Amino acid sequence: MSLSPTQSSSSVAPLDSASSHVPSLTSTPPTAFSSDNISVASETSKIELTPAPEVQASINPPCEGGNDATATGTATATVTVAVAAAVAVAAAAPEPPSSVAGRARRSCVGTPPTYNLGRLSGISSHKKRRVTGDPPTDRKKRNVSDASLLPVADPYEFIAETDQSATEEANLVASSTASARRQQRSAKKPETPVSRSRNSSTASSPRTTRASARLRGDVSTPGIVAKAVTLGKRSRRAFEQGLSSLSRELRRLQDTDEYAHVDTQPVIHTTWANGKLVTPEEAEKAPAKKKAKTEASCSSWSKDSEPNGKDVKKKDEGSQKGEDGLEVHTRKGRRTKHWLDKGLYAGQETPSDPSQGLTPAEKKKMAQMPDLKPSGRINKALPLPIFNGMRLLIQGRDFKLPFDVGNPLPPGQPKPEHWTRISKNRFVGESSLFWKKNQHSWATESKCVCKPEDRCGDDCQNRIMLYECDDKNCNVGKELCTNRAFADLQERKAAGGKYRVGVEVIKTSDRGYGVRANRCFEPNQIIMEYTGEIITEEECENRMNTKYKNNDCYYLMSFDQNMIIDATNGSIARFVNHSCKPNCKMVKWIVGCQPRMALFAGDQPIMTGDELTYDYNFDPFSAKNVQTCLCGEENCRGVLGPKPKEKDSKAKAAKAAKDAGKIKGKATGKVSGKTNGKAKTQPVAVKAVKEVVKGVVKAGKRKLEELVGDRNNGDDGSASKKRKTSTPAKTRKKATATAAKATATSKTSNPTPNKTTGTVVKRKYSGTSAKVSKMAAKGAATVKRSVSTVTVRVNSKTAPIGRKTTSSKVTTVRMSSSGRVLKASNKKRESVEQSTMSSHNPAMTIVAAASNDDNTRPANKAASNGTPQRSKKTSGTPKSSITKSPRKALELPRSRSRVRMVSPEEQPTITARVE
Ligand SMILES: C[S@@+](CC[C@H](N)C(=O)[O-])C[C@H]1O[C@@H](n2cnc3c(N)ncnc32)[C@H](O)[C@@H]1O
Repeated sequence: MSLSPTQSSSSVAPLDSASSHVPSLTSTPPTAFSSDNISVASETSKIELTPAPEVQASINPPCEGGNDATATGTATATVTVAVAAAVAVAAAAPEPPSSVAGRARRSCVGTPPTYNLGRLSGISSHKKRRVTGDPPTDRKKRNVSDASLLPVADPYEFIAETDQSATEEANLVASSTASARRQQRSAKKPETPVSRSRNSSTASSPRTTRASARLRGDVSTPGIVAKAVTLGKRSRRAFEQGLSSLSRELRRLQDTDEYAHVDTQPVIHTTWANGKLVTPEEAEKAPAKKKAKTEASCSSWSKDSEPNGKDVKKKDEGSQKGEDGLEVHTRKGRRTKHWLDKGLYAGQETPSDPSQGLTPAEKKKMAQMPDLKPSGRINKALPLPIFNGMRLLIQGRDFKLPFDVGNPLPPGQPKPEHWTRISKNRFVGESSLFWKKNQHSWATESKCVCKPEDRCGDDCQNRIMLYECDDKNCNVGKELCTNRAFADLQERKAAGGKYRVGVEVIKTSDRGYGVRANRCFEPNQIIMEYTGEIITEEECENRMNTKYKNNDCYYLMSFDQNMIIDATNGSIARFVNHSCKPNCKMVKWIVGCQPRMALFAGDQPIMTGDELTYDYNFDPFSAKNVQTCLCGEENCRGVLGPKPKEKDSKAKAAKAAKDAGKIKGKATGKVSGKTNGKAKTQPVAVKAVKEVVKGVVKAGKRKLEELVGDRNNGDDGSASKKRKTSTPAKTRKKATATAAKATATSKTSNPTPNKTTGTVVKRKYSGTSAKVSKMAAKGAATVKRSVSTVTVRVNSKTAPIGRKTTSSKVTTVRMSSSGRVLKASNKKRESVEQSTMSSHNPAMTIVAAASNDDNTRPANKAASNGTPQRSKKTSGTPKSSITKSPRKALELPRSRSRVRMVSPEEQPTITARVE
């Protein structure tokens, strides 16, 4: 019977599925198999494949079936292995001659031959060798080159093996074969014409018995088996070390030279440069001309890079020390550019003549650039890229450094939740109506009189008044005008790119989110706008009592017209944290007749990576709202609010106020001038609240008198003391001087000229301020505003000393606390510079939190019990204790009072809270 590959694959289909059980040519045949289906299937195949009818003949009774149960255990395994071996050999062997004994299927006649299946599969020898104590390693070796796997000249020779010693074994096999055969019959495999003819030829051909090739030692081997044998010989050691443990890939490599450690080619160590393979021979073959050019350029650079202009061409061979102490490595006349080794610009000196190599036009242009004029200073900063930098500068083009100096945060940063960005102020609710109705002073045009050469610098009228220049109010033009911060910001944002925008939100370790710069900012440069929803005070209170009741952080900032910017959904500026030594400031400007708030760099430049902060000037009206400051600065006040020292003074003030309150009828109680709300931070017994309130009111009245010009602040030591509360020394000094010169009356329409400077700083108060002033003047403690903050700021910029004055139109508006215009007047004044300190002054209030402190607010009790919240309030006089957790502090219930973070501006801030 011949076995073509087709036939093999079809008839041995089940065997294929059990390929893992089929020993490979190089692996050890299994010694034990369970009689699972796969094995049974293997038997079935074997029956088909086995061309010896004698096998079946020996089965007793072969056709009628026998005891199926006998086809188990070792016998089954033996059959399986034998079949596998037969398949392997058959597959590798050439077509057998037609004379090979074969017979038709189901033919059960004839003398049963005996097969030493154990031998055929190599198992019998295992058994024997094991018995004799052969080491297992030998077994592996034998198995690889086992004769049972060796191809034979006639693959069917082995079936004629008549080894009597295997008779019993064969009988067992036969019984199992019978069982398998029955299975095969049930499978009813259709007989192909080829197999039919083979079967018939087999049946008719005489049976031959030939000695096994294994026994004969005939190993003349073609085909795959020969290859395997060759491999085995060559890599015997590897096989012995454990072939089965090798990965398939390694096994595939076994016939390669590399695997066998056979070097057929010399190994050449290669060098790659600029993406090309460089061999030593090629390097030597470099054209002489190019070499000379390279050397020339090197030497010219060497000359440039030598501070004294020394030519380092002489230092050509060997390793020498440069003047900077750096090792200068030389190789065959080449000077290694050691800045390549030591960093991008290491070793590079500023060229002695920067214009060298420039075209005449470029030189001319360069001469016009003041920044490029030789300063004589040694540039120790990072120089521009070699060659290119100068040209790019002249062309006015940006250049890109080859590395990322911006150092933006890597992706995957924690993102703030519950925040929608709003890049433009949005009116919500009634705020829009109020806004339109209550046109304030900023609606009045301001006009600067700068000349182009002034470029709207520090003396620009608009700048001083915190009005942004535009085409309507400035003649200088946008090319030269430097007072167009918001327009610049707009352009920057429109151009896009995170480096232009320059800020990114970070997660701080202890203060929630924050903002850091990912670019540098010049001093006073605009950074970003503070935008959000503009809401009325009523809406704000409503939100705080409902939506934001359980919030840890508030993003509410007093804006204008007694309105509030709620940046809960707003710009990134809402994430900027407080610092007692801030690098930024929040300033309100009038842009196109509308107030807008923005974060500006402070007086120092801001570097990439710096966290942006401004001074909240947080003024907690209740101890429960006092938050511990974690800014970590040396001068940290410890709380987001006034310094504890100041609080002490406030305590004194409160005490004095108390005393003053006790002395009835005495209007000049010894109340410190620092009445800007700090008295409220002192604990006051409930019983004494009334007196304290009176004292505070009187103090407030006194303060207001000072402010409106009834007293000369400049002469009064207490005035500067007041400003000390929130103003750095430098600004304070200026402001004090300015304030001394600035005399205003409660009716701000009557500015008093200052003889020293010829300038009157005109202060206007917001509606609340005006009302407070009025009330306080009456000595009333019945101001209906729940919280009234009188904020008067004197900006050094707004009141420059000795500055030339121009005629200007002054609009004075007095407004009620609800925003109604009480009185408005327009006056033109000559030779008096007016600085409007009304609603568009940079003062601001961030409504940060609120709490209901019944102890300190007896008047609020009714309100907390459900009465309207715009009822009277006593001044908050909270406990001086500091709540340890700022966030917990904010979690406390609140209803009436508010914590206000007052303007971060470094300007005198006087905040009085009047009931
Ligand atoms: C306007 S938010 C600033 C952004 C806030 N960090 C966040 O995560 O959204 C103000 C709140 O930030 C926290 N905060 C800001 N600066 C702080 C500081 N220096 N120390 C402690 N907490 C600070 C306080 O909880 C404050 O109420």
